[in-house]
Amino acid sequence: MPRAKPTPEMEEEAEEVRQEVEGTGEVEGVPDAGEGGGEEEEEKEVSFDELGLDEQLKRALRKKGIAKATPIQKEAIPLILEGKDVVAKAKTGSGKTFAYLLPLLHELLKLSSEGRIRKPAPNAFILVPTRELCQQVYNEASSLLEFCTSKLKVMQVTASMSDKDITVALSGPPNILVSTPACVATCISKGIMRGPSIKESLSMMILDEADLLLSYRCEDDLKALIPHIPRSCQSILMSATSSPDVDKLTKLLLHNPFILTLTEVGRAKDDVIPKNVQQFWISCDAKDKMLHILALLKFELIQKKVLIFVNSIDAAFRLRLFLEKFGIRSAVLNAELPQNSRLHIIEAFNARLFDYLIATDDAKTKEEKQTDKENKKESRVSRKHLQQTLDAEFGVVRGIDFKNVFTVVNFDMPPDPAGYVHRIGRTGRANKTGASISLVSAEENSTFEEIKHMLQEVEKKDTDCISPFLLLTKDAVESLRYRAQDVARSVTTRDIQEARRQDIKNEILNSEKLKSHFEENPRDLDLLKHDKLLSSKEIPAHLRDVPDYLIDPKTKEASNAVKLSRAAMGIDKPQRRKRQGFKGGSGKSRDPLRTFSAEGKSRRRGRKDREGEPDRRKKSKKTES
Ligand SMILES: Nc1ncnc2c1ncn2[C@@H]1O[C@H](COP(=O)(O)OP(=O)(O)OP(=O)(O)O)[C@@H](O)[C@H]1O
Repeated sequence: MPRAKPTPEMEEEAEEVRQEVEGTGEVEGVPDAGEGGGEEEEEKEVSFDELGLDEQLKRALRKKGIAKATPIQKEAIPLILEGKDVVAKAKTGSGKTFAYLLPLLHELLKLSSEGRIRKPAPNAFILVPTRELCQQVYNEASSLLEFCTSKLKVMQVTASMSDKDITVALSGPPNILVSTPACVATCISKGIMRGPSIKESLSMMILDEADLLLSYRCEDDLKALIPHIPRSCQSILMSATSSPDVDKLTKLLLHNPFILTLTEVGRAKDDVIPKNVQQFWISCDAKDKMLHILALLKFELIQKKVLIFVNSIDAAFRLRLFLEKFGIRSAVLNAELPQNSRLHIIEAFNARLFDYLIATDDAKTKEEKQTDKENKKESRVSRKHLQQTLDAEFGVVRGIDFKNVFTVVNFDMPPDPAGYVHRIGRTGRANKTGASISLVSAEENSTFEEIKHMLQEVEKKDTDCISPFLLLTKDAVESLRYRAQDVARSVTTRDIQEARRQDIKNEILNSEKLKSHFEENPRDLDLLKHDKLLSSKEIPAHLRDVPDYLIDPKTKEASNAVKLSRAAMGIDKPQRRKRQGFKGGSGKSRDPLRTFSAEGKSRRRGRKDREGEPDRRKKSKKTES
């Protein structure tokens, strides 16, 4: 695809995005990349022992196998321990959560040991834009506190909880509250938390994914909070991308903060996209995207696990149904699912119970729904339906710490460069290797050019940061064209709507049973199989398997190379059968989820028979030859 010359508007926008992503801030006491040694100077590794953290926290980190601080932790932790307000902007997956959790817990452990903890309300707020992040931050804080003798208590509270549950959760009250600005503002307006008590107890407030907080329309909620925040409260603001919103929040909540930006964190120049992530793109017609992703997955040309981003829930289910007809199972993460189903899908994916997760960014869905809502203002049913279907706190891209995602695929291009940064940030986390592949149609070329331009500007490179993906040959794509076109046509809008309904029904059913089950068996976390087949039809052999004669030598060679690199990285096969969290026995008798598979008896019998029979592929090859 010829590279379009950047227009003046693009130049201007790229400059804006560069400013956003790199930020421009004064930093006292932190040498910027320009001073002293050049950028090529190696980043000096710092262990947590050198950061003056409480011994119990260091022990917790050792147990997690974490010894060295990341650049953002090395710079931010001492500043926060000094009591400074800090705005930290560092790339995705760089350890921002621990960068604020560790000094926060250190301070509270110190206050607790000196008997100086004031109790009428939480001592710290950690405010995040989405429920998924609430759960993630809550888990990280709890895992650190497990190793601390002190009785510090952390709780999470989200809008999905009843007033009664929230009141119970806040009784005590917890030392640390993880929540969303909307939920905290509601607790105050309902009197569940009292302003004067907050003013007396709050010593630290953290805003994580700060730039997103305002785009979730949290500004009013944050403004409602400000009168109750004592001047003595230390405020920390974290984000991977910046935006005018972050500057607005900084002025709104912080007093004379330290600004740590990407390039000023340590000496080594920090990248917007981690260096260990290789970025590729494939130019293809919008109507051939299914064909291309089928070829990538069927010929195993990309490393599993794969996180596939699409821009709408319908597109997610269309892709899931399409892939399923070729025997490729996947799950869909979307805003319509109950919260604990979404969390279980993330946990199941992280536990490698399935390899392909199709995720929808909420932005477009939110806008679509918002437009629907505005258009159907008068109809109460639609508003109620919209409220039920779209969880306003849902976010799948930002900050979710997906484990071991090796490839992120932009099936649809993200709406803007910041969205691209956050999507790619789901791979290559904690310095692991990763890759991204973007399927770019002609209609998406301008967005793609903006993204490439932004990356070049920020990385200060004159070569493209995103390379053409050469492993997928035209022959390989054409070898699947007719099958793919037939199957794509067979996936009707009705199928998609039916699949969405069935998926929600299954998940709600599972969610209710799950909730009661896990309340009794908190440890017994059997992760839902979210990649259940949606269609009950048998997968015909000619779709499930690609006959050898169809695969050209170059594709075979490329596929073997990917398999070899997988073996070299020591990635074992996904544990499809291994149940997490079950102790002893077959686990079958104790597995409450086995009782309500959505596939019903006939399907189970069918699958059982299938499991018993010899491998059909061998049989089909024999008949073919
Ligand atoms: N010092 C460290 N050494 C190794 N791994 C770390 C370290 N600190 C954090 N991690 C791990 O790195 C992963 C990413 O951390 P985290 O989610 O805090 O990144 P982040 O910067 O918040 O990413 P995002 O911008 O997507 O929110 C987590 O799995 C975390 O456990």
